[in-house]
Amino acid sequence: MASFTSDLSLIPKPLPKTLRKTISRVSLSRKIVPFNRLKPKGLTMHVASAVIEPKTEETEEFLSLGFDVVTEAELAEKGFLGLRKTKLVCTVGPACCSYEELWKLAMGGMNVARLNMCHNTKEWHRDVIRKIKKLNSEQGFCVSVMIDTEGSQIHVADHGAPSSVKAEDGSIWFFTTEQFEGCRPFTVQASYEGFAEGIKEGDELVVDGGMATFKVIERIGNDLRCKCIDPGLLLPRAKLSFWRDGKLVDKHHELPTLSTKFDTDLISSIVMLYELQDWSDIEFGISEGVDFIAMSFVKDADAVNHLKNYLSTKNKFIKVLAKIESLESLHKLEEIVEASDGIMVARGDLGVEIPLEQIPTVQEDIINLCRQLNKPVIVASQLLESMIEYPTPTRAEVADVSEAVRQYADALMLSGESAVGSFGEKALSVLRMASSRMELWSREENHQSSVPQHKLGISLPDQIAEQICNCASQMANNLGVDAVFVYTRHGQMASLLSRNRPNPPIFAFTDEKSTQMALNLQWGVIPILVDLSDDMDDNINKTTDLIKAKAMLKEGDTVLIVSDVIPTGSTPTVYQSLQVKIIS
Ligand SMILES: Nc1ncnc2c1ncn2[C@@H]1O[C@H](COP(=O)(O)OP(=O)(O)O)[C@@H](O)[C@H]1O
Ligand SMILES: C=C(OP(=O)(O)O)C(=O)O
Ligand SMILES: [K+]
Ligand SMILES: [Mg+2]
Repeated sequence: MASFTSDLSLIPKPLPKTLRKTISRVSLSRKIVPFNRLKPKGLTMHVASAVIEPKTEETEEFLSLGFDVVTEAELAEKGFLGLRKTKLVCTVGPACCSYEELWKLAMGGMNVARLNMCHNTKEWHRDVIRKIKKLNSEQGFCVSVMIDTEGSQIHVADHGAPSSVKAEDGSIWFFTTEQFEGCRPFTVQASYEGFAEGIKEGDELVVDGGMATFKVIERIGNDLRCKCIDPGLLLPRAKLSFWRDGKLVDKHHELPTLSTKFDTDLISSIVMLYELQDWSDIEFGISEGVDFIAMSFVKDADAVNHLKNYLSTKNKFIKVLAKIESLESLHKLEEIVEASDGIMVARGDLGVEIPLEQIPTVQEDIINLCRQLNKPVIVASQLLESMIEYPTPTRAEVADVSEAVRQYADALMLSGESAVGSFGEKALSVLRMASSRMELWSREENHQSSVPQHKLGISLPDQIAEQICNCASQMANNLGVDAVFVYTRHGQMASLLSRNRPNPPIFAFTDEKSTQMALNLQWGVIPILVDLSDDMDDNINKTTDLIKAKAMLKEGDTVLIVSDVIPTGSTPTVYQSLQVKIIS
């Protein structure tokens, strides 16, 4: 049986009395260790009292080892097994875009910052990206950057008011494509010219997956006059879907995956080649050196392949994530997962396209498929929605977060909670605490998820790599090693290890910056940038000595070591290896 302790057990003692009080209830309170204190003496600090402190000699020293400050502090605090495995993504918005606010999120465990290109200007996004890069280079963080393309937001509607507006039963509303400033009573602006195309009298217009429902009573050109038949709230920028005879009217297939609204001269040549749009967002991502591009409303593998080909012609190592948020993408799920570098279960729009009660099973199916095919997967939208306004989550929200962790998603994402919410940092700490708790429970109860049966490798070296990682993960659990070290240029073996979700953390040593930033999204992987030589023994000795010198490894600790670095210039015969090292 797992021991039942209060959540306070996750917080190192002793705690100041005042702090104990504040976290006595559900203890989802945040805690922060000053980054330049490498071995905090069991004391944690509240964010409120944390200040940005200048770099010290100590920070310089571990920067050379490529360890990030947050992992280092967490390791000193909780030991190897206590390191959080589930990665955290935060959407950056007006509520968290200053240097100090971003610093707090980074301290709070943000692994990836997401910028939703649907909102705000390029200048605003550029400014945020630069601040994050500055935090990484000057303060020792390792936060990756993801941009999320606008996609075909055909059905966003806005009533113009800053907060929600109630639609009463029987009230008559006008949905128009006419652009106007401010708000007009009973009028909602649709963002897309052809939003009413193909829509007939009697169809149902559903707002935000069921917040409110209208019946179409008349179509006037591009506009619709509707009667509210299920009252509810209309939020600013709400999502619309149309239903006929109990089925979704699928309008996405009429639209390209990426919207064309910018930089026409740049686009025209590329569009002809790839039929892709949203190039302005993509060019922006390339020029700002982002680590991930999340593609909205992906319809099939072609869309992903187009973008990946384009990035490779430009020699850019940006990972392409496909967002699963339409019925069509569910129909082509396997080919999309295979083509992409990772997946986002975008439950916001998905919940508009499929009945809400199907979301939990669809989510689990997507996560399992991603593990089979070895692609990282993010669970996104409404994880802690009530925390946009309130300082504590609902029990149901904590249960939802825990369920995603139990399903072994690689990462959890905050949207409005961090972008516009009043309690972004607190929401992040809820994710952190809930995932640590569920990971501990899964481990203690031995809810080991079995090794994925699906064989990936085709070439012999790939098959060897896969088998080594499967065995290594099992060995790591059976022997109870303290950590797994993997030496990897492109991250392949690190992700094959992660796919097995082993108990100990996976330290991935790489000499490629892009590999380090990409591995930030993978379950249980701590990517570390180091110089790697062709001499593997030398690499192993050098890194273990450095970590030992920092008192992170001690005599008697066992480390399982996996390597896939191909010595340059030599013929690759057997280049993968597996060994267990007992630290002396
Ligand atoms: N860069 C930004 N600038 C302003 N507001 C933002 C930004 N990013 C996100 N938001 C706000 O946070 C909310 C939640 O974010 P997200 O889930 O990414 O977008 P959406 O609700 O459009 O799907 C958005 O509706 C928007 O109000
Ligand atoms: C993450 C999502 O996409 P966006 O926020 O861009 O609508 C979603 O729909 O859940
Ligand atoms: K988007
Ligand atoms: Mg969406």
